Amino acid sequence: MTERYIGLMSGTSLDGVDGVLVEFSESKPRVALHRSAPFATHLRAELLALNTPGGNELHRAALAANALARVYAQVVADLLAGAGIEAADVQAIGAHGQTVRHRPQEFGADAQQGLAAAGYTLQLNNPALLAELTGVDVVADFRSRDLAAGGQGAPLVPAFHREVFGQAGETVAVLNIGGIANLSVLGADASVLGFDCGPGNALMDYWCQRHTSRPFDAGGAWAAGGTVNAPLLQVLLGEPYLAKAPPKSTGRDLFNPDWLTARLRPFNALAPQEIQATLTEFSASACAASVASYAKSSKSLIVCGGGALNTHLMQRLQAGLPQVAVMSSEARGLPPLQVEAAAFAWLARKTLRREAGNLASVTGARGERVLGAIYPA
Ligand SMILES: Nc1ncnc2c1ncn2[C@@H]1O[C@H](COP(=O)(O)OP(=O)(O)OP(=O)(O)O)[C@@H](O)[C@H]1O
Ligand SMILES: CC(=O)N[C@H]1[C@@H]2OC[C@@H](O2)[C@@H](O)[C@@H]1O[C@H](C)C(=O)O
Repeated sequence: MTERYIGLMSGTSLDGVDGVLVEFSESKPRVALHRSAPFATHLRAELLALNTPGGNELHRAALAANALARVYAQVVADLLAGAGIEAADVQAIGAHGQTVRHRPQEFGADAQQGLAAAGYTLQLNNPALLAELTGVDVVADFRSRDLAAGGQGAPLVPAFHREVFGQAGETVAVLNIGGIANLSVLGADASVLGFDCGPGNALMDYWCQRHTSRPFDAGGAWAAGGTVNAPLLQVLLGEPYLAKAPPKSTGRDLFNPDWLTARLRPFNALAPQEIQATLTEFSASACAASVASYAKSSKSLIVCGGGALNTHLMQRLQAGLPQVAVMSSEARGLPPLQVEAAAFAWLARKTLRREAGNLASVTGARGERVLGAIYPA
């Protein structure tokens, strides 16, 4: 029997929601339909603002979560209508929520020292409202259990990458370039390594919006017309996070406008376009360095996330990895903007089946755990 799940992902780029309807039968999961919805300008601005401490946060976060659940419900309605099916035809929705804080690093040995030392990860969401609006069971809060077991709570997609992109007897590297970039190394022996490499599009998007009023640099065309500034690139690549050994994960908590502004201070004579070129090179170099260090025997690099649509970024990645065939996940049957959403459909199914969703080898958790919380319709 074919089972259907819906996966909803709104990631650190804060561009909106990607939703997919995924069919599970005997073979690999198959995406039957993809729908997306951008965030209204005020919701995007509020979600972005909630990434940094500010006034009346609890109230604002609750309202933003309600608004987010309504966008999620609209995407679910679009998927059901597009597929010509009913809520009852879908087993569950996996709704990631919107990460507004990710601070796993204080967790662990220091946790005994008091509240301030305990790590956490926070995804805004209102799964109860989503269940109410859609009439479908919702699985949410995927990351907390891994964190509770001593893990980073991220990245979670490497297990799904193994399911859809893994090749017996061959090492395969998969790179997601969203707001933040994360790498999965799928070993020839089915072992999996994975971690966040550093910034993906987040800094590039910020700079592009600020100087061109466009939310992202389409195709990387603006960056491609600029010159990379080598001294600034060195400063950016000097960020200690990049040299840390996995398990590791990061977010806008580190790679944000304040981080960039502090590093740009000595470079105020540079033209905005040179800085965009350098930020693009920074993302490409940080990702290429991760592949070179941790996926040495991989002959191919499958790229997903919106960054795969940035032609210039893809060319710079390829230039940094001459021995590796860099390709979009589209070439392996799954378009780049569908991969993460499909992963959360897959993870929701794991939860309903009481199967572990995390990989301790990736997150550093004490063991594999059933992730998420179920909100029955
Ligand atoms: N045509 C394009 N050219 C260049 N960049 C693009 C294009 N389309 C999308 N992007 C980039 O991809 C981003 C969206 O990517 P995606 O949806 O994978 O991120 P996300 O899921 O929000 O992030 P994360 O994976 O960190 O959670 C946009 O913000 C933009 O930077
Ligand atoms: C805390 C959080 O939301 N992390 C995201 C973010 O976006 C990319 C990278 O940082 C990755 O670690 C993760 O997302 C994907 C879906 C993951 O968990 O694998």
